[in-house]
Amino acid sequence: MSTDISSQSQNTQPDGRVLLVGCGNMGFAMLKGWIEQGTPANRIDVVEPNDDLRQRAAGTGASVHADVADIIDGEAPAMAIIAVKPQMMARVLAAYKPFAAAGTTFVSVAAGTLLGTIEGALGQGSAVIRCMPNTPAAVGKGMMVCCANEAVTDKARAVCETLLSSSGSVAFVEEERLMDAVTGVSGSGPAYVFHFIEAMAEAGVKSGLPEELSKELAIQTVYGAAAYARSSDEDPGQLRSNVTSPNGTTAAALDVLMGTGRLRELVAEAVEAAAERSRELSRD
Ligand SMILES: NC(=O)c1ccc[n+]([C@@H]2O[C@H](COP(=O)([O-])OP(=O)(O)OC[C@H]3O[C@@H](n4cnc5c(N)ncnc54)[C@H](OP(=O)(O)O)[C@@H]3O)[C@@H](O)[C@H]2O)c1
Ligand code: PRO
Repeated sequence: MSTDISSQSQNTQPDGRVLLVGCGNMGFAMLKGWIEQGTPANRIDVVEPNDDLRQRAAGTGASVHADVADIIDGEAPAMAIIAVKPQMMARVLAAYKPFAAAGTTFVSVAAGTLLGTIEGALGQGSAVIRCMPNTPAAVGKGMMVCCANEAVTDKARAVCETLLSSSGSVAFVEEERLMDAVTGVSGSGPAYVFHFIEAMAEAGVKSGLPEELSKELAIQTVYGAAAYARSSDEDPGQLRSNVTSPNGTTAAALDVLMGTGRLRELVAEAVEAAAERSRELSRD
């Protein structure tokens, strides 16, 4: 399988402007990541109809617009990132066809919307990259997995990688069908981890800890464990084993979490449910 993972910025900047269409939860997380990691705000345009969200985007220094009509007659951007709901994609893409014809590379983050569907809406031969990001992009710690169609040039792919790498790690997959499982693991994944943090914090309160302290312990433990797993040469199973003294406290807890049909099966079921929903969206 051709899967290329990189967390390094290449020295490849867009030749023109960058356009972000939709600046809600995911769009804003990416925008924040780009700007905080050094992409000049004066090279970014944002189209977002919601007044409050548009003002929030304006706070980053990017140029903001309420409607495509404000920009469509201007210079075509080098790259347009589309971050609207999957159900909005057909209508939104139709409005950006002139940019596709002028050579803009489109990057869609919509779950389940296929490369072929996007290319069909923009015009055959349009350059399209599907990307599944996640919201830790807001702090430069996202996981951005991409899949490009044949019209995407090597240069555009490199530019996309440079831009996205300011939001976190970037991987490219060649087989589009993998995007469903990617969505189940890293796209939706932050929600599972946030839920785990909630559950840990609530459990701490039940065991007698003050609420604020319990929340801090849960967050710092997940943060520290992830940072340690990221930097360690040992795999997560070994790191778990290193915490687990024979007949100790961790073993008592893991007997609960790892007993028959517990966390591992539950997580597999959750990831598959997300992947299946992604497949369903691609058939809508
Ligand atoms: N949230 C995540 O963690 C995540 C992760 C990976 C991928 N995604 C994908 O990212 C996309 C956006 O998700 P989200 O959670 O960010 O949704 P969201 O918070 O609802 O953001 C979408 C934004 O797009 C705006 N919009 C609607 N029509 C538009 C138009 N014609 N031009 C420009 N903007 C328009 C919406 O405004 P209104 O609300 O006024 O309609 C909204 O503010 C989805 O396709 C999703 O699958 C999300
Ligand atoms: N958020 C989007 C959803 O829930 C896509 C991945 C994360 O559909």
